[in-house]
Amino acid sequence: MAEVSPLSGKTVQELVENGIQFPNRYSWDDTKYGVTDASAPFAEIPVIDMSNLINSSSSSAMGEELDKLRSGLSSWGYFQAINHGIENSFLDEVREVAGQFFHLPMIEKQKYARESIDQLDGYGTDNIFSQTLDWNDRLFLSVSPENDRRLKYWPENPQSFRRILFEYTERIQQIEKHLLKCMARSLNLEEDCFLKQCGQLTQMVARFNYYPPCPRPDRALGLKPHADASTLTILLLDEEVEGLQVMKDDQWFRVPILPHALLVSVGDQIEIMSNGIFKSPMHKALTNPEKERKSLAMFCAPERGKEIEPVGELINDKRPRLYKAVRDYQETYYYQKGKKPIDAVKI
Ligand SMILES: O=C(O)CCC(=O)C(=O)O
Ligand SMILES: [Fe+2]
Repeated sequence: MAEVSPLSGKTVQELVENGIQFPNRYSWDDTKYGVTDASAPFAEIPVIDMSNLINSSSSSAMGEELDKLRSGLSSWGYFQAINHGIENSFLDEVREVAGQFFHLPMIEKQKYARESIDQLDGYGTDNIFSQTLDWNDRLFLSVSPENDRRLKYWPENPQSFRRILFEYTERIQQIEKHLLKCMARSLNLEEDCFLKQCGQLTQMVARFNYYPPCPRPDRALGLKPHADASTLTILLLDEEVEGLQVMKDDQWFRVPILPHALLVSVGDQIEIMSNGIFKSPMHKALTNPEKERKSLAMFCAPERGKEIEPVGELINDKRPRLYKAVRDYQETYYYQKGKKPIDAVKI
């Protein structure tokens, strides 16, 4: 039998627009992923005022904020950043162009379609060979380093899309650098220790997620449970529609919406560098029966080829070294047979 191109499946949006009956390949038949728990309790994720981390006008305010940061990242693996320096109006513009892109006619969006399974960039959906599919379409764009940008996948419609993504990338990179320093300081480490491991030409990928309304939110997941392979992920959530859930102590919690906050999460590579003190959380996205939902994840990663490993000062008799040294983690390690990628680098 001729092989079907893995990229030829319909997007979720097309299924919805064509009124197709809910396909089985999106259905989780068991409840192991807790598909139906839209009423899970709220996660008490700390809210960090980044202005207290920038101006050292009051060192006690800074100390308190760093304590909150450390405790948030070592328990939930998440925090909400407010006063992060990006204007609300600019965040609204980012959300606006993302929404405009996903609302273009399919033929227009297909101009930016992902072309091969070997590369991530472009507009697309889950391929038809994976087991149960995610109720999600996305636009993946490598944004950094500049040489990695494949502009042919960057929408020119809406017209301001590229300009806004260039600027958003720069702003997020500044926040990333600053946060990596603060995270090191919160552990009483030299502030550049994570940054040095990440190198100069750090990588960043933007993933615009679009979750159309779903007729079976009790059966489908927008994104199946996973931990991010990044160093940090900086998320701009939908300002109205909830859906993200995070796992803590084997229980799922809903992530509340703070409209102009950035949700920052630990990825596997910071878990490795912090020798397991900061936790890369399992998370998943639910679907909604009536409303579409959008989010934008900016995944940060070290320079290509750069080796990372647990920081020496965080290894001692009480806390032995937990992870091997790795390079290009996000390209090398995948979920395999239900095993988390980070398990493959545990000692
Ligand atoms: O849509 C969300 O809230 C989560 C997105 C996410 O986890 C991802 O893109 O890896
Ligand atoms: Fe994620």
